[in-house]
Amino acid sequence: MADNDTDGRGTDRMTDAELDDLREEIRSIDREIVELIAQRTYVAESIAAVKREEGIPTTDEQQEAAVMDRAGENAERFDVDSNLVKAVFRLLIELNKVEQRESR
Ligand SMILES: C=C(O[C@@H]1C=C(C(=O)O)C=C[C@H]1O)C(=O)O
Repeated sequence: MADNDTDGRGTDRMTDAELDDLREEIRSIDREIVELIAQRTYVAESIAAVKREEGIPTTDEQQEAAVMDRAGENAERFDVDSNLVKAVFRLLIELNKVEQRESR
């Protein structure tokens, strides 16, 4: 990083340490996100197993709509862009459907 410590009070080093801490926080959150995605996938696999036993189709559009509605509501609750959060959930649903189809 460029040395922009012009006031001589060690601001640059302090900023580096703060960035390191914040990036460590992001690293930990990223790991938790992937762990939660894996957990979601495992639960969906259990749902897929029940569907297989019962001869129910993989895709449940009503359930998907409920998941998307909840994603939008939760995004608003936490003040993040609801369209972008919904796009993430669309991908999570697709991930499960691909896995469910593969295990048939
Ligand atoms: C997990 C399910 O199967 C599919 C995947 C869904 C999801 O990932 O949220 C939702 C509906 C289904 O199309 C389910 O029926 O709940």
